[in-house]
Amino acid sequence: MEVRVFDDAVSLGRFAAEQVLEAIAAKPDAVIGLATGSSPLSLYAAWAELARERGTDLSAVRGFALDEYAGIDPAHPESYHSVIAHEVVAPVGLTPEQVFVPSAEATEEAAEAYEQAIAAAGGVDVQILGIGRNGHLGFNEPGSALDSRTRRVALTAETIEDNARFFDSAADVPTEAITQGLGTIMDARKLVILAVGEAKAAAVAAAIEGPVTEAMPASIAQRHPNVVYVLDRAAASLLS
Ligand SMILES: O=P(O)(O)OC[C@H]1O[C@](O)(CO)[C@@H](O)[C@@H]1O
Repeated sequence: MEVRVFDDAVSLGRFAAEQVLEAIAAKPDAVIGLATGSSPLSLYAAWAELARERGTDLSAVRGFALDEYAGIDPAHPESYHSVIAHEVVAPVGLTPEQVFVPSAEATEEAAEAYEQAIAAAGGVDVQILGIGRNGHLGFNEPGSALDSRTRRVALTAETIEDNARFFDSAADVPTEAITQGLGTIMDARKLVILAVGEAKAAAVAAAIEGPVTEAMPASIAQRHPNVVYVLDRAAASLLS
């Protein structure tokens, strides 16, 4: 496992974006796993800028989002369908057809179809991940099976509270989601895990230095052969 610590969001984002661009340079039809939330925003900004500067051809790239709220209208501005469209597809310069997001219907059939779509694309080459304050990856909350696959899940009170900032109130945050499982995430060839800010420091330290346990979902990444943590100083502050 590699752990890189940066002083500012711009250098952090550029380093993380280079992981994605390297994969695309090696394989123009690379499959990139896309996370939502605040953590990867500097990566997406740098990806857009560097690809433009270098004239990188992104036309064959495919993207798969990690998760979506269950029951949300995909047209809702805070659905991950909308967030991926506004924060990734448009700025990076992909087309909507290149990017897949799990169905908000969150049925067993939708979950199975999503697993099949990832497999049919050849699997994920680089999976971008944020980490929740409680150590979640995607919406795999503490207690998720370490070999779980794409499925419908309940969100914890902590995650609902954290994501309330995107909605009018905590009561408006959907209480369930569909998420790639930890097993699905672990199938990616490379994991790039971003964390920014002091609020993530405890989860980062436990995930990197603690035991591999369902109580800390991100700890499963210790078993991945190709993982890089991309942190700012605050998120890295509790690492020994
Ligand atoms: O980056 P944030 O906004 O702190 O969120 C952490 C993680 O939680 C999620 O929002 C839940 O899916 C992820 O998308 C994100 O990577």
